[in-house]
Amino acid sequence: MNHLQIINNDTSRSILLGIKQGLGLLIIGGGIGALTQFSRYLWTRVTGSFYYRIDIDSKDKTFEWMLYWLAQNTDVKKSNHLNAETVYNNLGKNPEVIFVPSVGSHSIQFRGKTIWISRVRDSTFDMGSGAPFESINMTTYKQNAHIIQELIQEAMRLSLNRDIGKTVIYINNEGSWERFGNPRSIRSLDSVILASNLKQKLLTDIREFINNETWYRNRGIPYRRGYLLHGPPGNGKSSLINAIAGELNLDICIVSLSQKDMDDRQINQLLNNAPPKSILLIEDIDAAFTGQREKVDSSATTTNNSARNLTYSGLLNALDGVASQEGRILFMTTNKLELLDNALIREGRVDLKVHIGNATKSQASQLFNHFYNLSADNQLSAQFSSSFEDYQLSMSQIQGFLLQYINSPEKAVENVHLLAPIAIH
Ligand SMILES: Nc1ncnc2c1ncn2[C@@H]1O[C@H](COP(=O)(O)OP(=O)(O)OP(=O)(O)O)[C@@H](O)[C@H]1O
Repeated sequence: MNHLQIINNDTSRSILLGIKQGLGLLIIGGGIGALTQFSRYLWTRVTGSFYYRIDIDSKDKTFEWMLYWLAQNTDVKKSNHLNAETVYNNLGKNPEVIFVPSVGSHSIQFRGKTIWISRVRDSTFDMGSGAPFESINMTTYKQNAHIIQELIQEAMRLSLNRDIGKTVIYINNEGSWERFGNPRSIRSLDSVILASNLKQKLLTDIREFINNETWYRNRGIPYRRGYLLHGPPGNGKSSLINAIAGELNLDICIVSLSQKDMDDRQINQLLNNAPPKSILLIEDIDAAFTGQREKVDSSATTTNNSARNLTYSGLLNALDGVASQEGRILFMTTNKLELLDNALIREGRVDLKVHIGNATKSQASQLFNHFYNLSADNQLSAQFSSSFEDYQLSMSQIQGFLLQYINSPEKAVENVHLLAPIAIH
């Protein structure tokens, strides 16, 4: 028994000792934790009274403006850790690499003051684009707080200015609109040479649409306008849309129906969430749905859409379903009007159909003068255009021919017999 007791006393003593030690550790640990918390709090208070910080989230437009500004900054250019990002000009051509601060800390001078910039990448992802969320944190001394705000204003101005007098192109990124490369220089309307008064007719129609929102609303008519440009390839359909966008200061959102991952959800999102002041453009609408639709049921899918998730009825719904965007200007182009289903181009979806045919002699002559910067009454252009018939050649064919004699209109006239007529449309 004694022995047992002795044993019990020893055990309880060691338990007590253990508890004491545990408690001691707990107290010490808790103390350290509290101390750390307190010192952090103190540090925040102290730094808070010295420093001023602004956080910019990648979900906000300011993030894009700041990155663009930083790419031009000389301090950033000198940094030894940068991120290379590719931007494309003119629809995939002339790629350009810009260098922006990488994830991590950087410092720059702005108006003689230091700003510490830290680019932070989040562990969460944007479900749409798959890109991780990010933020830019900008810190400076408290007395220079205004400098960060001025910097953001300057970044905004720089970004917006690069778009002035330019056409911004947007493309699909999994159902959302994304800027495509640098904005394009505006194509002048004068450089697009069409028969009769087609340009004026179209421009007047769009201007009237833009200016008559109340008229549509008062009559309960959906405030949308659709245009179909059709005709043989290479006669200026795309060029005309670019020039109209430039003339009316609109951007262009290009929808490609044959894009691999295009489906009913994406087309609906895209057509109904275009950025303000933009034209929606669906090029080669015939390429997405081949054959006569009347003979195919409404659940037919695109032939060259591997996922086969874009249906014809999905497209029609997106064009004018209940959720359709108000104020939408839609352009569709095709080389094969005869392949299009009546439902697709009925009034309400397409309000104006414009045929843009092969070159007339008058157009060829105007293109010649425009190309060589000659006056309208010169003899060479008359000679040039008298060598072929109306509608025998496409405008791009003539332009391609003239490009071979870029410095010599005389040589172009001399060799005009080499221009082979194409099938008449
Ligand atoms: N009417 C025109 N006036 C001036 N240039 C033209 C005209 N038509 C075509 N071109 C020139 O030809 C090229 C092709 O023109 P564009 O892409 O606008 O034709 P398109 O009708 O849209 O062709 P596609 O049906 O194949 O898409 C461009 O470089 C453009 O400058």
